[in-house]
Amino acid sequence: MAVLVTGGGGYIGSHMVWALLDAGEQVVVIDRLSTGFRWAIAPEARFYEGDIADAALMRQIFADNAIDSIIHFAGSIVVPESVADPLGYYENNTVKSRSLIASAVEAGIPYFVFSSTAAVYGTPDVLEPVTESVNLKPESPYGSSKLMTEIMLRDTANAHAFTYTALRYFNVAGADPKGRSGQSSALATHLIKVACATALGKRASMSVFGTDYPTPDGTCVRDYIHVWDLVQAHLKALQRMRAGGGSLAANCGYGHGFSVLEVLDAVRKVHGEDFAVTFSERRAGDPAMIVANPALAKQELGWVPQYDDLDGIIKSALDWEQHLMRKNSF
Ligand SMILES: NC(=O)c1ccc[n+]([C@@H]2O[C@H](COP(=O)([O-])OP(=O)(O)OC[C@H]3O[C@@H](n4cnc5c(N)ncnc54)[C@H](O)[C@@H]3O)[C@@H](O)[C@H]2O)c1
Ligand SMILES: O=c1ccn([C@@H]2O[C@H](COP(=O)(O)OP(=O)(O)O[C@H]3O[C@H](CO)[C@@H](O)[C@H](O)[C@H]3O)[C@@H](O)[C@H]2O)c(=O)[nH]1
Repeated sequence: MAVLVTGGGGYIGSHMVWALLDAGEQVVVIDRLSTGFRWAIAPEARFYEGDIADAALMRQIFADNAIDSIIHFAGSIVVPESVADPLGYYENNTVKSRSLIASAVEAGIPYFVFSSTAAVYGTPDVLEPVTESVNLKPESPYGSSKLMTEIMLRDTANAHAFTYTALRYFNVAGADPKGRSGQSSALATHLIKVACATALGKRASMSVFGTDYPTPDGTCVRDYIHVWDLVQAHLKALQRMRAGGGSLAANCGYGHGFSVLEVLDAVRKVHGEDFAVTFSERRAGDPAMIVANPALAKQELGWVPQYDDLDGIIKSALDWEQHLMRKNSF
């Protein structure tokens, strides 16, 4: 059977495609290439360029390929952009996910893995790492758009022969340990990507968004997870569902928080040189602090992270950024 990866030309999806191929799976990709790249998709995967909401194209993909699982990465991902354009985010993340889920149900696809996010939690009421059972109260349209998709999946699984795993990713960073992919979008706004680009001189400077948060040093705290550990959790989720495991929502993070200033210090240390940073106002939609409790993913999926090391994550992100510079890309 083949696995359909939506958004397989994007940052995380392109790693997923490599991990699936490494595991001996047949892989089909659909991507409209809005933020992803054709070159980022492993040549062994069968590629369809198009939109996940194109029901006719989805029917064709299911007719052409013996697909038993969908891993759904396609979507819009920038928290402050979602604050400025909420309806665009509800359209691409919620409405189009609904269309994809309907296509999956129509074709009788039994297994579905969904890219959910720590943003479904907002700022938790408790300081300790969040478990999946805490209140879900997203602080951005992005987080709400993803939570609505989780709800659609839950209700669909109650009504149909359909099992899903929603993985709530914390902050994904780093690159494939074999150097085959990495975060490649020039427009990426993620802290580690932006800091590496600044350290390497691709950007003149960068800003720290907000220094007055109720955190130890006043900057936001996040749980940074290596992309390769993350895609391994998806493989485990597929194995579990194929073996009869039920639907699940599980955190994917390591359980340690780092502030923006701590991340920047780590980038300076790993890179070996200082770089210019300015301080500016808070960015819209940012929760102060969010850290995962990953116990459920470890227990239910048998997930064993291998790359839980901030310096190592930054080193792999820097190496990929240098690779892009050598390619004369961004
Ligand atoms: N990067 C993170 O830290 C992070 C954290 C939590 C959750 N996520 C989720 O993981 C998923 C992947 O994120 P990413 O960082 O790889 O983003 P990305 O922008 O690199 O990848 C998204 C891919 O989806 C494609 N796409 C978008 N809308 C589409 C549509 N309607 N039809 C077909 N293709 C479409 C884009 O062209 C791109 O290739 C997203 O759903 C995101 O919300 C990411
Ligand atoms: O140039 C920058 C970029 C980011 N930040 C800060 O760094 C932190 C992390 O920001 P970023 O890397 O943009 O990630 P998040 O906004 O936390 O969101 C990411 O992580 C979420 C899960 O936690 C995902 O759902 C989102 O898709 C993904 O973009 C935030 O406090 C930002 O304000 C800066 O100070 N300067």
